[in-house]
Formats: sequence, C-alpha cells, structure tokens
Amino acid sequence: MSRYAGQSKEIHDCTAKTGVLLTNLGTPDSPTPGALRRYLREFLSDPRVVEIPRLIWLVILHGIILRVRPKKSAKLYESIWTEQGSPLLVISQQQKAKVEKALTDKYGDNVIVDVAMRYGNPSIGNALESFQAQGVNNIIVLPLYPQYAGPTTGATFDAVFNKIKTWRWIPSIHFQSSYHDKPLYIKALAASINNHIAAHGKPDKLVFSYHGMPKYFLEQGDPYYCFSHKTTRLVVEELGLSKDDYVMTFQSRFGKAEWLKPYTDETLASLAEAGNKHVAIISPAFSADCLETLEELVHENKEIFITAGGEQYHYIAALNDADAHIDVMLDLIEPHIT
Ligand SMILES: C=CC1=C(C)c2cc3[nH]c(cc4nc(cc5[nH]c(cc1n2)c(C)c5CCC(=O)O)C(CCC(=O)O)=C4C)c(C)c3C=C
Ligand SMILES: [Fe+2]
Ligand SMILES: [Fe+2]
Repeated sequence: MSRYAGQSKEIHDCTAKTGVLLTNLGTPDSPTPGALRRYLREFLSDPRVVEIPRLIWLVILHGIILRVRPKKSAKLYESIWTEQGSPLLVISQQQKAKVEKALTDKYGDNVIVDVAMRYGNPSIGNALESFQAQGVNNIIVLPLYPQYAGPTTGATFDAVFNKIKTWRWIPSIHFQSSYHDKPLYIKALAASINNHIAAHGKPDKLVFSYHGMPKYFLEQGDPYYCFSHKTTRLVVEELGLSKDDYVMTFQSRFGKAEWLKPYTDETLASLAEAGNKHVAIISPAFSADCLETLEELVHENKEIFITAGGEQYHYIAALNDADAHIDVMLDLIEPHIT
C-alpha cells in the first residue's frame, strides 16, 4: 500500500475545480450523555483548546470532567435540540445550501461547496476526501469564526493540514484566517442591531458578548482578544454609538483558570444593579446560533439580569443564514476561485 493517497489519471488534466469548505466547531450527534462524552473527549483532548501540561490535563479530563460534564451538558443540549438536530449543525447546513446556490448559479459545477465540523460529524477529513474524489484542485477553507483564535480557527487548520499531508497531489489551498474587520461583516452586524432597535427600542446598554478563552492564551500571543475589540470598535463606529451606549464582555467560562474579562454574567448583574432596565445582547463571535447563545444568552443570562432588577432583556440572533451574512461569505470566497 502506498504511503500517500493518489487520484486516478483521468482527473489529472481536468479543468480547474474549486472546493469551498465551510467549517464550524462541532456539536454532539445527539443530546445524550454518551454522545456528549464522545464529543467532549475529542474536543477537550485537543492541545489547541486546553494548553495545560498534557499529563495533568488528561488526568483531570478523564478523572473528573468526562464523568461529570456530559450529563450536565446533555440536559442543556436537550433544551435547544430541534427536530432536525443540533441548531449549530442545522444552521451550518442552511448556510452551506445558500452559499452553494449562489456559487453554482454563477460558476456552474466548477465550484462545489461542503460543510464540516472540527470535532464530531460531518468531519473535515471526509469532506476533503470527497473533494479529492471529485477532482478538486483548488481548495478554499472558510472557518466561520470571524475572530481568529488558536482553539477555533487554528485547530481547524490543523485538521486540514493533517488530512492533506497524506495526499500525493496537494492542490492550491486558501485559508481564511480571520475576517473580524471586513466591511461587509461589520455592516451586517450593524444592520442587525439597527433592525433590532427599530423593533424593540434603544436599550439602556448594548452588550457585545464574545465567547471567552483563558487569559493565558492572550498572554501567549493569541490575537482573539484584540480582534474582538476591533470588531466592537468598528461596529460602534458604524452605528455612531457613544461610550455610554455599550459594553463589551466575554462569556462561556469553563474550568478554574482566569478567562478574558469582563465576564458577561457578572456584567449583566452589575448593569441591572446600577439601574439599567433594558439591555440588548449580541454575540459577534458566533456565526451561527448554538448552545452558547440559545441556552446561555437567551435563558441563563436573562435570568441573571432580571433577578438583579433588570426588566427588558433581548438577545439579537447570530447572523445565521441571513442574506447579508451569505454576502460576507461570498466576498471572502470569490477572490480565491480559479
Ligand atoms: C475549554 C475551553 C474552551 C475554549 C478555549 C473555547 C473557545 C471558543 N469556543 C467557541 C465557540 C463554540 N464553543 C462551543 C462549545 C463549547 N466550548 C467549550 C469550551 C471552550 N471553548 C465547551 C466545553 C463547549 C461544549 C458545550 C458545553 O459542554 O458547554 C460551541 C458549540 C456549541 C454547540 O451548539 O454545539 C461553539 C460554536 C469560540 C468562538 C471560541 C473562541 C475563543
Ligand atoms: Fe467554546
Ligand atoms: Fe456554555
């Protein structure tokens, strides 16, 4: 058996064919403790995600976390699960269908589009194998994380490299590392906030809540914190907001280490205690609604705000498969189609 995977000679002289791979983080196959254990084991074993010394982490992961967390997380996933499956996967498939339609309308079958998850299914490896079998010789990888972070975008590129390094013929490949400051993305967020304000009125505070990460990632040189601040600054400028109109926070803490601050839950409680009655919250780091928005932002944090004296709490949905969001993706993809 050969060391590298090759293709049949028939596709060696085929015309240029581009494969566009949209990716997101991953989600369990079902909202059950067993599926959660498999998913969390793969996700949390990745050194890109948890960087504490390997041996110590594996003891904590297998000895404590994988015994406790799957049951707790399964209940949360159950509360957001839909008939079609996990919202993150369902929305990712809707995004893929719209991007595929726009690109095939314009480029015919010279472009194919697929969606994959970094952890769990559908896998990045299978999507790349399918590209290879279809004679793709130009690959565009678009991880749907607007702000580059090692644990998300970096980990995605690892998976792509690991697959492609087994191929005999390596195609042209474009990785979209970040798009936190791209004008169409900023305008799409601003328009979504404006639509929300038109429907529900101007909040006392607009909260920009980003998925958090341990502070040591920032100290070791990860740009996510700074990219997130840049996104907020550009959206605020686009909306013409003043300093008192908004706050920026980080959510979804996990584990004992210090994470990026200020924390979303603590900030919401202080905002209510300080007399803010009405907040609207948006989470620009999520390109699709998922557990961290539909459970944590829609329910958990609302309860915190209302219990602390707040009255109106609104979550502004992720850009999901909105046309303006599909345009953001097309704008990132099209320059790299050959
Ligand atoms: C353990 C550390 C974690 C880091 C670092 C982290 C970074 C990070 N994550 C996202 C986006 C998503 N995270 C999601 C789920 C999720 N994240 C963590 C932990 C870390 N994330 C856990 C343990 C989980 C699983 C859910 C749970 O058990 O609580 C998801 C998927 C949600 C879904 O619907 O399936 C996304 C998307 C970003 C952008 C990010 C960057 C800093
Ligand atoms: Fe996460
Ligand atoms: Fe969470």
